Amino acid sequence: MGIIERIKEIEAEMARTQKNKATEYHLGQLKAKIAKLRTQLLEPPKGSSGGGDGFEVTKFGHGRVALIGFPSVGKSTLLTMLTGTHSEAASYEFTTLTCIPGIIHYNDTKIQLLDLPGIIEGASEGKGRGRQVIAVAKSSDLVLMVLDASKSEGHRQILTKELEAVGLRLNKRPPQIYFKKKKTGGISFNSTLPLTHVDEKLCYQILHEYKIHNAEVLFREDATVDDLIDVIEGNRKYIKCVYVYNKIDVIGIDDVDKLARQPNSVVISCNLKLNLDRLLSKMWEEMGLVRVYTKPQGQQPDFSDPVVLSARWLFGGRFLQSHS
Ligand SMILES: Nc1nc2c(ncn2[C@@H]2O[C@H](COP(=O)(O)OP(=O)(O)OP(=O)(O)O)[C@@H](O)[C@H]2O)c(=O)[nH]1
Ligand SMILES: [K+]
Ligand SMILES: [Mg+2]
Repeated sequence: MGIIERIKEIEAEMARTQKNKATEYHLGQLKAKIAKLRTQLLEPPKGSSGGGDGFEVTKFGHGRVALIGFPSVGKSTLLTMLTGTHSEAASYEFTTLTCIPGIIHYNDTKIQLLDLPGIIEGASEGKGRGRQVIAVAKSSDLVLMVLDASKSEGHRQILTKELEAVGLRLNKRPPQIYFKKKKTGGISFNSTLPLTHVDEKLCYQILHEYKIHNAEVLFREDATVDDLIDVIEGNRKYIKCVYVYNKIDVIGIDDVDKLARQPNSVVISCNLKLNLDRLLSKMWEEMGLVRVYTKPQGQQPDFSDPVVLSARWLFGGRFLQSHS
């Protein structure tokens, strides 16, 4: 049986299993099994060198943003509007077949914007170009999830699930769980607060599934089993995501208003050039870029040529420490 079939089988078993106190250990174990299989799925096939058919595009500028979405939601139209690089747009699905980079000039910085083929449900399992597209998303500093405002709200959930299946975590911070494998000493399990989702037994069972028998685990928040698995897997990528609802020209004002109120969302119309400024400023804000103007001693600062830094890094301490 292939990996995908095994995942499907376990998912079916999970769906059949009632959720209660008695089944929670078994369900936790099944979740860990799926996580392990999904990690296997991401490894390059045996005998291949690992690269080759991906969308290798050299990083450029101060940050990288990937356009992720179903076919024909307007990703290429948006790239053309924001960057001036032309990317073929048309009314049929899968117009774009590869990765097309463009550059956004904003606030004296250069941001690399990547147009990508549309992805569909099952992308994480290799449907279409899903896996290559997702690999590019993983290499980005920000994901713009482009959605068709006139289509089902369910699309956002489906895409999020596809991205989660390959270890992307959107708009989340890493779980506050300290985890360290050891050579000896068994498992030490502690928490700094009462836990409502995971107890010692469940934690042991998950670690057992990973054949980990010596480790230190310290919960610093009331985390879930999924969080624990994420920490053990250690390969998760935490990325910011802005939800971009395009084509608001074809829906009513009440619906536009509803979408605009969703968290982390921007509503736009490429056709009417509506709200693209707002999208750019939101993008900039979420990327956390900061301009620093250097000032040679005794001279005026050069406002035309800033050094651009990520605020996360800047305020992470190093800059402040070394300059205070
Ligand atoms: N009404 C409306 N149509 C739009 C808008 N933006 C793009 N479109 C149309 O939507 C269709 C698909 O646009 P594309 O830019 O090719 O979409 P895509 O997401 O790149 O599609 P794939 O590359 O096939 O995944 C085209 O016919 C566009 O003209 C918009 O704001 N409003
Ligand atoms: K299209
Ligand atoms: Mg396209």
